[in-house]
Amino acid sequence: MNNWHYHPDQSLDHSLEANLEAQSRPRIAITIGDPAGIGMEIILKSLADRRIMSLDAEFTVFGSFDHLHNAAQDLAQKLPSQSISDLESLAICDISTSNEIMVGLGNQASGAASFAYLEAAIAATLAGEFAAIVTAPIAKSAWKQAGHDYAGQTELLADRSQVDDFGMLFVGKSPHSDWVLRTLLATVHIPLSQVTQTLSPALIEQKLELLRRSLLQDFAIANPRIALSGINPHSGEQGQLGNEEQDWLIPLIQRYRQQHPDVTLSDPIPPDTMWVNPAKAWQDRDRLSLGHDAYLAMYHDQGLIPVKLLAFDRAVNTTIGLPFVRTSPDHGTAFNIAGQAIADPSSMIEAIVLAVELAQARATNKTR
Ligand SMILES: NC(=O)C1=CN([C@@H]2O[C@H](COP(=O)(O)OP(=O)(O)OC[C@H]3O[C@@H](n4cnc5c(N)ncnc54)[C@H](O)[C@@H]3O)[C@@H](O)[C@H]2O)C=CC1
Ligand SMILES: NCC(=O)COP(=O)(O)O
Repeated sequence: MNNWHYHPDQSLDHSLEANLEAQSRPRIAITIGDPAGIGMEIILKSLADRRIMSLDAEFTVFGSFDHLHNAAQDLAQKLPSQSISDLESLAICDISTSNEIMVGLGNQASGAASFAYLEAAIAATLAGEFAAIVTAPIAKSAWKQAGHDYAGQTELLADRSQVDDFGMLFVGKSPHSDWVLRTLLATVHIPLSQVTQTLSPALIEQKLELLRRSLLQDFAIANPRIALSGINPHSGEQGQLGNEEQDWLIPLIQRYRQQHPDVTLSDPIPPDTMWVNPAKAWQDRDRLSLGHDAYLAMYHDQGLIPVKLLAFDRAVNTTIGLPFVRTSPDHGTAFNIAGQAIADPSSMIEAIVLAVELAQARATNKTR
């Protein structure tokens, strides 16, 4: 077992050889998330997956060694040995936290623990130790109980990175057509009642710019086609079902098109039909041309209901705008099935694969 503690003052190897090796073989931090949820299970299953084992990358798991040990022992009794990673072979950054974790119940102790794991991974990554962080899910309510007032991991990552401009982008590659669905949320974890007052021309322009930069930097798409959703039913039906589209969204789009001739931006597409064409591109290789490079959804469920319907086991939550790569599965802590050994690791596997791909792409861009 390679079990170590990270210290912020630890000296780093900045030699040319070390940097070159890190570029082609990125170092990836993986946090275990809420220890009462399915995080450790999907990580141990993912790290035993053939696709992950064949990646040219180095993984370090951030979490409590004791919790990982207990989870591995429990899984070993329920599953064939080759289906979970051997703890002895893993690099673990051991962060000891309360032992009073109750599997399946997020609480103050589990919230304090998952916060500490992510804090340590961010500190090590900002210090140059890792190119990417893959986070297993946390429970926002458990963070709140532990006194951490962040809407989610995304906001903690942005805060510690001193970044104001960031976004939640879901990325999923279709197993049927290889088409990639990318959905950015304009607003994220706010009550539905606050959506229309939070949306503004400045916010949409900021998200479009973030998306444009991420498509170029992370996905090498220089002339993206971006589809943008309306806010109201039928995109407002010329003001009869809501005024936002006419009052500011359509004028903003017209302005944006003049300022960014490199981007093809749609009119506000009625939110109920926006997802018909991406669903066709997802399902059918012959209909790839119906898909856009990315979609901007106005609020959480407008974007994530179609993402999860199409791609629950494929989609990856990425944070764009950070100085490093961050990915996460698209699902939550799944407390209702924790400890049963039935959690599906597919989205976690995709999150790890995408983190490695994005870290390699960024390293290549840097050397150009
Ligand atoms: N990236 C993150 O950190 C996320 C965290 N959450 C947090 O997770 C907690 C629970 O949220 P919910 O809305 O219940 O969503 P959830 O995704 O945890 O669970 C929804 C349903 O999907 C099932 N499910 C989820 N992941 C699964 C997997 N890998 N394999 C098999 N079944 C799976 C669960 O058993 C449950 O029936 C909340 O506290 C929320 O804040 C939710 C979404 C993302
Ligand atoms: N619904 C997505 C989600 O909850 C992700 O939250 P986080 O990655 O910011 O913790």
